[in-house]
Amino acid sequence: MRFEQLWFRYARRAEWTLREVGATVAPGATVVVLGRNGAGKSTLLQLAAGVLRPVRGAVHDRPAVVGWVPERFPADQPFTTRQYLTGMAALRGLCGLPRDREIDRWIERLGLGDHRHTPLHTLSKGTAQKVGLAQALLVTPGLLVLDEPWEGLDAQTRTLIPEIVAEVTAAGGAVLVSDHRDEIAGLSDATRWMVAEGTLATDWTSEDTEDVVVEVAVRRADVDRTVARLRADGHRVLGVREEQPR
Ligand SMILES: Nc1ncnc2c1ncn2[C@@H]1O[C@H](COP(=O)(O)OP(=O)(O)OP(=O)(O)O)[C@@H](O)[C@H]1O
Repeated sequence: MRFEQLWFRYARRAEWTLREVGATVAPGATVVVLGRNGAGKSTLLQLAAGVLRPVRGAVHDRPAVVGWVPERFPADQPFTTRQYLTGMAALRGLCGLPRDREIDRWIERLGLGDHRHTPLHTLSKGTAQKVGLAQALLVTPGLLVLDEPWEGLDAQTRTLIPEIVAEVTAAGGAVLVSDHRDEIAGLSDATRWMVAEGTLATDWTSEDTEDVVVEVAVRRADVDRTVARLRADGHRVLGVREEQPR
């Protein structure tokens, strides 16, 4: 799949969110899209998945089956887990026994067994995320797009993500996954892209991501807010300690 000179903005006179994005994703490749909050990772993934259309440029050779897992599953729908997955399977051309087998396989694998008949809107965020993951995998996708898939997932399901990514790529599918935290360790052989200042760098190397420790003193009243903000910006907070009296 190839991105040719993609430009995107959310409104006619708005600033460009992404400019001149050019890149190629080979079958079987895993690409981790890095960048701080608001950099444009989700926008890029939605352009890749075909959820958004570029204002200029084009996406060429997008695989026919795209599995799209948004950052937040749209749970406000009048279905139970099983009804929803049945509908999504039908949209993907699955029916009869093979459909039921695949649905049951993913329900079991993602630990959704107790939620088969639960209305989507009453699911916890993490459980709803799993339903979002399941629908994208009912048919092995030629392109799997995962937007911050670790958010809200329990530890056991988090460990499943690298496994699932490896299965999709082994079958020749490409995987694009965004990650603003340090969660990518489990993905082997992944290429890293960096979105910053509206542009995409595809030649990001591990040297660029080597960490440096910065010590910062903040007022006691600001600790929680500062820690939350640093995390939101993709930094790892290593600890909080009292300053030693001089
Ligand atoms: N539907 C929308 N309408 C208008 N602006 C939007 C919309 N979605 C995103 N934006 C803006 O586009 C920019 C890029 O957002 P995007 O969600 O792609 O970033 P991101 O890197 O995925 O961030 P995060 O890690 O927080 O998900 C941000 O300034 C955001 O506010």
